[in-house]
Amino acid sequence: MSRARQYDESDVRVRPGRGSRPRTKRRPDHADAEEAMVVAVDRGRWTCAPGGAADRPPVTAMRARELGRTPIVVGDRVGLVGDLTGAPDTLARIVRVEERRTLLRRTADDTDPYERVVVANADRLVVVTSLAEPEPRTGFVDRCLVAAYAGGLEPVLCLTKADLADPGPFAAHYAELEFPVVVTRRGEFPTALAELLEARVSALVGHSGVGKSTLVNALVPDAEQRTGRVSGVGKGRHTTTAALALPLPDGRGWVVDTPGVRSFGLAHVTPDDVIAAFDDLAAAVEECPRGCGHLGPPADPECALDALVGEGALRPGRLAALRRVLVALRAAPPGALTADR
Ligand SMILES: Nc1nc2c(ncn2[C@@H]2O[C@H](COP(=O)(O)OP(=O)(O)OP(=O)(O)O)[C@@H](O)[C@H]2O)c(=O)[nH]1
Ligand SMILES: [Zn+2]
Repeated sequence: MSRARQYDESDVRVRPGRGSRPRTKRRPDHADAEEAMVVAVDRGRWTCAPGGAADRPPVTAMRARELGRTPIVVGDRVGLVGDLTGAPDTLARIVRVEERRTLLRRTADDTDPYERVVVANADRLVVVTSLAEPEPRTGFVDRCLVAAYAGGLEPVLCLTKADLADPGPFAAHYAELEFPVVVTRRGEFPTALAELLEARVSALVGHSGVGKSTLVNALVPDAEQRTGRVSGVGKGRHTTTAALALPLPDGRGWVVDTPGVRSFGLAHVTPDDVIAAFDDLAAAVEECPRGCGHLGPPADPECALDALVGEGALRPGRLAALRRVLVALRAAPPGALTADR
C-alpha cells in the first residue's frame, strides 16, 4: 500500500441526517488537525504550508469528502490531517476551512459563469501601476480600491518606473485616502515595499507590463523556480494558476501573485461596503437616507457625509477622493465588471 493511502485510518465520513447527535468523541472536530495555509490550488489538489510558515516542506492535500464542494482558495487557513511530511507522493487531507478574514473575488469570464474568491485572508492588496509605459490609469486603481475596501484588505499603491516619470501627480489623486503609496524604480531594490510586506500576506495585482514580475523576482529570490514547481503540482501538467503564494525571505510574510487575475468581481459590492472600511465615516452614514449612494448632490442630496464636511469633521478633499472611488463602483454595471481598463 502506498503511503498516500495511510490517511484512510482516520477517514471517517460525517454522515448527514443524524440530527443534533454530537460528533464522535474519537475524532472531535479533528482536534489533531494541524493548521496550514493554502499556497496553490490545482485541479483538486491543494498545496499547503504547515503552520503558515515557509520553513517546512509544502504538503499536497486533497479535500476531505465531508467538506463536499466547499471552495478552498489560496490564503485559506485549513486544518490538515494525515501525512504532513511533504515527502514525494504523500497526500494529506484538508478537514476544515477556517472562516475568512478578508477576500478578493475575481470577476466571471466567458468560461466561468461564477464570481469566485481567488485569494482569502490577504492583509493587503498591492496595486502595481507603472508611471509610464504603460501610462497609469485611475480607473484601474479605483476598481482595485473598491475590491480592497469591500474585501477587508488594506490597499497599497505601488508606483513603478519612477525613473521614467514623476510619481507626484498620480499619487496626488490618492493622498487624501491615506493608504500607503510606495515608489519603485529601475536598478533599486524596492525597500519601502518590502517593509510593508513584512510578516503579512499581501496580494499583488497589476496589468501586464507594469513591472510586477520584476518586483516579485526582487522580493522572492527563487520566485521563478517556485512558480514553475507549483504550477506543475498534482498532475505534472503546467496550468495557469489564478493565484500563488510565494514566501518572503523573512520566512513569515507571503506575496500572493495573481497572474491570471485581470479583474475583480464588484457585482455584489455596495457603496456601504466601501464606506464600512473607513472607521471615521461608517457611523456617519447610518444617518443617510435608505439606499444613499453617498455621492452627494445631485445624485444623493441628503448624504450625511456632506453634513460631516459642514461640521468640519471631514476634509472636503478626503470626501472628494472617496467619492471618486465610489463613482468607479457605480460606473461598473453588474455582470460586466472589469478592473482592467
Ligand atoms: N524603466 C523601467 N522599466 C521597468 C521597471 N520595472 C520593470 N521594467 C520593465 O518593464 C517591462 C515589464 O516588466 P515585467 O516585470 O515583466 O512586467 P509585468 O508586470 O510582470 O508584466 P507581465 O510579465 O507581462 O505580466 C520589462 O521590460 C522591465 O524590464 C522600472 O522600474 N523602470
Ligand atoms: Zn450617504
